[in-house]
Amino acid sequence: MIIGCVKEIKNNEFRVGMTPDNVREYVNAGHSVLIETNAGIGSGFLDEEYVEAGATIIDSAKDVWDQVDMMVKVKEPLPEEYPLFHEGLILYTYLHLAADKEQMDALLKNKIKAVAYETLTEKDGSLPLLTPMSQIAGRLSIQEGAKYLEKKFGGEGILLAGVPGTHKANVVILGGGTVGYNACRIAVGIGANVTILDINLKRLEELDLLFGSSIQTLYSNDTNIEKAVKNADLVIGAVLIPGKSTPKLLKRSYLKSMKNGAVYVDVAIDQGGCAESARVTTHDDPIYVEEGVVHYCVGNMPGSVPRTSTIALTHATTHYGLMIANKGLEDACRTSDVIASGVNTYDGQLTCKNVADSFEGYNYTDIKTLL
Ligand SMILES: NC(=O)C1=CN([C@@H]2O[C@H](COP(=O)(O)OP(=O)(O)OC[C@H]3O[C@@H](n4cnc5c(N)ncnc54)[C@H](O)[C@@H]3O)[C@@H](O)[C@H]2O)C=CC1
Ligand SMILES: CC(=O)C(=O)O
Repeated sequence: MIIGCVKEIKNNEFRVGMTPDNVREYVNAGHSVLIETNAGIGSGFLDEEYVEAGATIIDSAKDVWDQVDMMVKVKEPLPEEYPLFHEGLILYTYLHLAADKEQMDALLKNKIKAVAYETLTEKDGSLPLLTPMSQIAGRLSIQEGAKYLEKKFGGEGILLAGVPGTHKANVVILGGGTVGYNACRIAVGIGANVTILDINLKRLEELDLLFGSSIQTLYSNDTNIEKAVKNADLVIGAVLIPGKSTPKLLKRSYLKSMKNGAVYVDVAIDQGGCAESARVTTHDDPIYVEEGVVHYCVGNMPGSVPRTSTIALTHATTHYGLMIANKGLEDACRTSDVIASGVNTYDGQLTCKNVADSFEGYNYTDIKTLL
């Protein structure tokens, strides 16, 4: 198979879909790899390293898109990339279609075989291609939250840890999965008061065992959320229903009762966000203020620490990417439900149920019936 990787074009996105080490693995398995010149530079990988690993460097992104059977990326293709699609292309990347109808329509129209990192599900229910970036975004969420609590950004002007004789900050985390757990670790480590809410009682039990009396766990319902955010200095949105639009747990009316200068970091913005007031922001212009609450809603948070992120992401993606490349997508889906769970669009059909359920007028087709 001819496999390609282009430079990411999203705002401040410095990750890259393949490292030179990954190239070596694909080449050793008998594949050809084309890399757009300087694709890896933002993550500290030079063209010469890719060549040494066996890749061919190509000057223009268009030439890579035109020639490859499978494109390995990080972020979803942007509208300026849609004209570069060709029928039957395997696109292996984050897609987050429930929050991006325009992209979904482009993938369907161009009959792209789109495999979404965020829905590929292992037998135990884990999301191996989302987990590494959720670990990073969870940890970053506290770092970013701490920064925007500073007065000059419109924040309350408080330090998360406090100092002797002052109050520690109250951090409230909606969703106790990978993002929530990692945010919790950093917030507890800093010394903040942490409350974490989830609907999964088993998960709350695990968090209770892990963190003991240093956190408060709460069942996630409207009453508990409204009460918890009222006293919060920093709220983290970390809820996910895989493939679906995020439920809007933080109602606009709750903002009015929150502290002036509290910060809300909506990590789940890539699936639409957990607040009624959330709208996508960029690393260039990351915050806005509504009802006195500073909102940070960047959809590609790990892009700000690209070296760590690229290495962590591609450790996971290369394993499944090789399964697709070695067998072909069709055979890989026939023999692995894990690969099949990642396919969101195939031959003009929507093959992820939760994505189809997020839109009116779109039908779900089981990928297995199309192979
Ligand atoms: N903005 C960014 O740069 C990044 C965003 N993300 C996003 O962060 C979100 C969370 O990802 P993960 O933590 O990996 O997901 P996860 O599946 O590990 O955790 C989600 C948690 O939400 C809980 N949940 C579901 N409904 C809930 C409700 N009504 N109330 C409270 N909790 C509820 C689930 O029980 C689960 O524990 C996803 O949308 C993911 O795509 C991840 C990485 C980077
Ligand atoms: C998960 C995701 O969307 C990201 O890492 O950018």
